[in-house]
Amino acid sequence: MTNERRVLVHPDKASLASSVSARFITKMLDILDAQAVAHVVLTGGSMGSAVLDAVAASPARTSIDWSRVHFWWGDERWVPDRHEDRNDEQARTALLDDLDVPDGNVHPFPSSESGMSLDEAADAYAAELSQHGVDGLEHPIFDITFLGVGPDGHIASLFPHRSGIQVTDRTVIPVRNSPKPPPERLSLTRPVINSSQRIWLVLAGADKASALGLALAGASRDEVPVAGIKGRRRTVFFVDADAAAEVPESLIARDY
Ligand SMILES: O=C1O[C@H](COP(=O)(O)O)[C@@H](O)[C@H](O)[C@H]1O
Repeated sequence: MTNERRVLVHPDKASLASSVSARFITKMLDILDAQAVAHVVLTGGSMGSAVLDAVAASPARTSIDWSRVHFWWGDERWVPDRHEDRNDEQARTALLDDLDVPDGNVHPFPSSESGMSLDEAADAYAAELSQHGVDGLEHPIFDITFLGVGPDGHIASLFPHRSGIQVTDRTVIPVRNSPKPPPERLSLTRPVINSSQRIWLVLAGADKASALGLALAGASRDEVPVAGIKGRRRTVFFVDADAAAEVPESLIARDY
């Protein structure tokens, strides 16, 4: 199989979430058969949470030794700890609170209550990534990175026509004046995301169709940031039929 981007279409949001959840559990079993520890990047947003809800609902989740899994986030909103808008809070509520994961394996971004400035918080997360760096990299090699995609084509907190998507000399950036609230955020940068073994983008709804169509038609990453995303081994867009409306038929594989 090549490392070309693939689009896997599901009929609706519910089947999309349960299919991605089943694939995630199966892939984690394979990964943990082959290596001692796995690193996974989680995302916030509607489908990110829906997938984690589906993992939590699956009896098969108990077959995974979660103590060997590290969880990171692709971005975070600069709001207080446990705020419902925090991506880590959404993941804890949906899944992590139910799993036997050591606290040291969960790597949330600092919050606005951390006592740090936004810049200091970006540096602190970069330092935490660096502690788990391998192969001379300042960060782990992520085994699976989940990303949502905004209607404007943003991924993590890398937005269209903003400098963040072009940053290559840092692993983490502070984001100010985000076009989507809240205005202050923290984000992994594109090279860190693209160093992931597998990038799984999960998106649903007609409001995502244009961004997905443009990204696959060769739009620039400045215009549509998701266009600049490609993992080392696999890049899969898991989508529902509505989000796939503008994807060329030749690129589509249907999961039904
Ligand atoms: O703000 C964000 O939005 C995106 C997508 O959210 P969605 O609700 O439109 O699916 C998300 O992937 C990102 O992590 C988040 O911070």
